Amino acid sequence: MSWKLTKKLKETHLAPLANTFSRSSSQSTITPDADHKSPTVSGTQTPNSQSTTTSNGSDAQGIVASEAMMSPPVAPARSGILILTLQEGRGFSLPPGAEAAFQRPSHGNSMSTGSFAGSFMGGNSARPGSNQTHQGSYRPSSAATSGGSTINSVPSTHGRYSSKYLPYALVDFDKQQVFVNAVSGSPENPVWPGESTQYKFDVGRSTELNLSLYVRNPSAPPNAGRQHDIFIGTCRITPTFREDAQPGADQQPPSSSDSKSKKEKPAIKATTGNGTVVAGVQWHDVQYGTGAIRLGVKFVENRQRSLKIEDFDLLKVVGKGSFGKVMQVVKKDTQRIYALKTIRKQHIISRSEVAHTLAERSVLAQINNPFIVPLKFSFQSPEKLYLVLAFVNGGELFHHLQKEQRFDINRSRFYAAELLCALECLHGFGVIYRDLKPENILVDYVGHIALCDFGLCKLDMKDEDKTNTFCGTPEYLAPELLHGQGYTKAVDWWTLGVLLYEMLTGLPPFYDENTNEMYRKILAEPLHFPGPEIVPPAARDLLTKLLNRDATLRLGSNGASEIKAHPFFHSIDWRKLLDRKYEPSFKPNVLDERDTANFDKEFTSEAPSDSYVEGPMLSQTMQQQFAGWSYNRPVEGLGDAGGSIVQSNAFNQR
Ligand SMILES: Nc1ncnc2c1ncn2[C@@H]1O[C@H](COP(=O)(O)OP(=O)(O)OP(=O)(O)O)[C@@H](O)[C@H]1O
Repeated sequence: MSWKLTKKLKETHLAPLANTFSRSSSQSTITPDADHKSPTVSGTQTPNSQSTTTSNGSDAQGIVASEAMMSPPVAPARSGILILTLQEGRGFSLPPGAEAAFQRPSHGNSMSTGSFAGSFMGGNSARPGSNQTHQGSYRPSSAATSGGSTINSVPSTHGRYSSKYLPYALVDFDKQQVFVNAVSGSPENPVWPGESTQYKFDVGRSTELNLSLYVRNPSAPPNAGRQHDIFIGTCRITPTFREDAQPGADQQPPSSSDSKSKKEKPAIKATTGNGTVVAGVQWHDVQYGTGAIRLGVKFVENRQRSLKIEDFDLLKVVGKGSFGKVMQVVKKDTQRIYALKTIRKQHIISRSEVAHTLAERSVLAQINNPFIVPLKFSFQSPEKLYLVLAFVNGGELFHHLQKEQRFDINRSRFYAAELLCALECLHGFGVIYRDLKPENILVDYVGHIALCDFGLCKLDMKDEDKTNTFCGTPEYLAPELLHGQGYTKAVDWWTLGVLLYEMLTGLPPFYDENTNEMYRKILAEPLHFPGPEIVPPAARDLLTKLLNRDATLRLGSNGASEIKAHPFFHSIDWRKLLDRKYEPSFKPNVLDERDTANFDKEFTSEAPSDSYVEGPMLSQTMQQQFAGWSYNRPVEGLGDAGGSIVQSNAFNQR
C-alpha cells in the first residue's frame, strides 16, 4: 500500500506511547507504512547553528504591519450573483526579457518569423473581425516607460493571429477560478467574447475580483502545460455588491498619461458591436504590466431559499475523509464548480465529533484569507451535513511533493510564507489549526496554496490559553502534545517547521515506520539535516528555531511576526505576498476548472453519488445539534481583522 493510501486511513488510533497522556476520541491519526523511505541525511543539529544570511529591515517589508494590513471587517454582502463579461484589452506588452521566448524556434509549432510579433502570427487562421474592434484614440501606456516590450508592433490592418498566442485571462473570485481566452484581435489589443459570454460567480461575501493575464510561451517544451506561460499583468476590481449601483457617464479608454494615475475609472455605459447599451462596463488599468482591460461587472441579488443537493450536479469524487467524501460538483444555476464535502450526521454523533464539525463550519464561514479555502454555502438533509467550498483544483501539496520528492528552496519558502500568513490569521481569531500537513494544503490554478480541512481546529484560544486534546497526525505532533501537559498556539509553529523540513527534504524530520519510535524521536532525537545544498544555513536556522521542543522558546511563541522577520524570509515583502502579487514558480497543470487530473485516480474513477444512508432516523434532540448549520448568506465577513470565532454565535439561525 502506498504511503498516500495509508495516510488516508484516518481515525486509526495512535499506538500507545505511554500512559501519561490522555486522548480524546477526536484523534485524527494515521499508521505509517513500509513504503515511507528514509531521507539521506547528514549532520546533526547544533544549538548554535548560525545563518549566514543577514537580517533585513523587517518593518519595511510589512512584517509587523500584518495586523494593520489586515483589512477591517468587510461589510456584509447580500448573497447573490456577480456577472462578469470580458470585452477587450488595449496596449498589452511582454515583461522585460520575455520577448526572447518569441525569437527562438518553437517546439513543435510553426512559428515562421524571428520577431515575437511575427511569432504570434498564425499561418492560416484568419481571424474575422480582428482588426475592427480596437481602433480609436486609445494610446497604450508606453512599453518603454514600464520596461515592457510591445507584443505586437505589426500594424494590424492585415494581421492574422494564431489564437493560441492571444492573451488569456484567469479570473478569480473568492477562489472560483475560470480561464477566459481572447477570441480575436491582436496580442497587444485582444478581444474577448464580450456580452455573448457571461461568467457568473456566487457571492457570499465582499471580496475582490482578480484577473491575471497571460500569453502562451512559444518556446515552451511540448506538454509543458501552463508552467511556462508568460504573465503580462493583473487587474484587481472591487465590485459594488448592490443591485442599484448606477453606471456613470460614458467613458473613453484611458490614455497613456492617465492610465498610471487613475486607479478606478467611472462606471460607463458601453456600446457593444451590435449597438446594445451595456451597463457597468468600464476600463481598468493593468497592474504589473501595461495597458488596460474593459470589463462588465454586475451584481444581482439572490432571493433563493436555502440550498439542497438537487441544486448541484455531481461530477467527480476527489477525496475521502473520516466522515464522508468530497466531490467536485457544478451548481446548476451559475454553472460554477465547487467542492462538496458531505458528512454523515450519524458518524459524527457516534464518534463524538459534533463539536469539531461545527467548529470547522464556523471557522470556514467567517475567515476571509487568501490562503484559506473559502466556504460558499452549507446546508443539510436529515441524514447529512454539506459544505460547499471553492474547488481548488491544483491538487494536494502532498500529491506534488510525492511526485517531485522534494521542492527547491524558493518554492518551499513561498509555500511556507503563505501558510505562515494563513496560520497567523487563524491565531488572530483565537483559532489553533492543529493539523498542518501536505494533505490539507491544496494548490490553486495559479499556484497559490489554500488550507483546507478545519476539522481539528480549536476555537476561542487566547495567546496564553492551553488546551489538552490529543489530536493531530503522528509525524506532525509537537512534543508538548505528546507530553500531555497542555499546549498553546505554538503547536502550529512546530508543525510549520515539520512541513518546511518535509518540503525541503522529502520526509518529516522525525519520521519512523514505527509510530512509538517516531514519538520517541520527536521527544528526544537531535534534529538531523542534509547538506547545505538541500537545507541552506538560513533554512537550517529557522527549522532549528521552529522545532524547538520548548514551546515557550519556540520561534513564533511571541507572535508570527518573529517568524516573518527571520532571515530565511528576508526576500519576502509580506504585503505583496498577502496581496497574492508574487507569481508562483510552479503552476499546476490544469486544463480548466473541471480538470481533476491532479487528484488521485483512486477517487476520481469512482462514480459520484450522494449515497443513501441506511439506519434509524436521528432523534429530534440529535437533529437540534445541527440547527444553524445552513448558510447561504454571509455572516459579518471578518476579513483578516481581529476578533474571535465563537462557535454557537457564529451561526446564522434559519
Ligand atoms: N475545496 C476543495 N477543493 C478541492 N479538493 C478538496 C477541497 N476540500 C477537500 N478536498 C479534497 O478532499 C480531501 C478530503 O478533504 P478533507 O481533508 O477536508 O476531509 P476530512 O473528512 O476532513 O478529512 P480528514 O479525515 O483528514 O479530517 C482533501 O485532502 C482534498 O484532496
